[in-house]
Amino acid sequence: MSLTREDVLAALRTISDPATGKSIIEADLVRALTVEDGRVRFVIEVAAEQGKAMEPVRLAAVEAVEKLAGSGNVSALLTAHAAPKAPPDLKVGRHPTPQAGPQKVAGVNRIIAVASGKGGVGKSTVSANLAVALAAEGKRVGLLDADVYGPSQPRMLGISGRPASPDGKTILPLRNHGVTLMSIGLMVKEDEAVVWRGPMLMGALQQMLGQVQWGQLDVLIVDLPPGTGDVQMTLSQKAEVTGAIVVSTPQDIALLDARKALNMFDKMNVPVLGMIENMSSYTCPNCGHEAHIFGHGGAKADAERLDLPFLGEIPLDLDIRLASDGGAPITVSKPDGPQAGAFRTIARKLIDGGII
Ligand SMILES: Nc1ncnc2c1ncn2[C@@H]1O[C@H](COP(=O)(O)OP(=O)(O)OP(=O)(O)O)[C@@H](O)[C@H]1O
Repeated sequence: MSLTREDVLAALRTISDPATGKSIIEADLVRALTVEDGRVRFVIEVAAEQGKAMEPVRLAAVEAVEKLAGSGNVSALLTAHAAPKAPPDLKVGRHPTPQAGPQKVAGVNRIIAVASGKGGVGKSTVSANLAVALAAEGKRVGLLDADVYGPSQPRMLGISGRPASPDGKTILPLRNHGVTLMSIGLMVKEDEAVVWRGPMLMGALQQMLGQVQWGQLDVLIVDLPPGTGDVQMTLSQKAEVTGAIVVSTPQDIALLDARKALNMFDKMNVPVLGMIENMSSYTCPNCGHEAHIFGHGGAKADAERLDLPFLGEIPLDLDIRLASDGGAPITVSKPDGPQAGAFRTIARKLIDGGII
């Protein structure tokens, strides 16, 4: 069984922070945890005045994780921040504030929304891998996880911990694998956003667009919740969206819902940049036979019929799922493999087509 992020977190929960008596996970000291090909890396962030005194904690953390990962497979750095961090006192999920029409997000050249008509078709997997693939092509990429009902990007990109807000107004995003990330999942407890109603969701999205210090970005990819709801509407009302990419699996039912998403963007005057077919084919790892478990080619046929670009196909592949679960998308963990190649081809298509 390969080592998972959860295994590592469980091991780190056994190590306590002397300052608070809590585990170093609960005390929110562990940053940038990645689990990649059995190797584990993370950072322990401590206040400057603790400095060297935390070295025994670092050693204990390495030792605990090495019991799972093996000796020499764990690297942990101690970083000290200069001043004690002001706790972010942002109230995420407030009601939206009035705003005159869609606005540009400071420093962000383009916003591309990744959407799906139906849940579970791999929209978040595609967003994460596309973000990494574009970063590998030299683009400055941000990823906004607006999937308020099931924010999964922190897990997929191997990012944990709460973003800082030194002034209580702006939010500093986190970064891993060359991608700058902000997610509602980093700001609220896991089950909290799920019970929010429309206006609070809209307020949270507005805050993530307006208060996050994205820096200079060539593109901000927005991972939308599935379906055609409030968040999609809010995004197009609050921000100038360059266009949308619709992800679908090849089943008829998923394609039917994908068409609803296409209609929604049409109504909102957001151009659809293209469609991606995920879980398109399955190649048996034993005999190499290619099967089409959910059918094949439906998204391409739909795109042709609707005169939309077809951006590419992603295979159904266990490694793609395992990589995302481990916090290092396949484009990071196996960048030269055929699965990553499928994402890279789409990234290049977007760049060559002048979209990004
Ligand atoms: N091409 C693929 N091959 C194998 N597994 C995949 C693939 N794409 C996605 N998955 C897996 O399918 C599950 C759902 O994917 P993901 O969370 O990306 O979907 P989603 O459309 O964003 O779902 P949600 O409804 O939560 O928004 C995840 O476990 C993911 O790892």
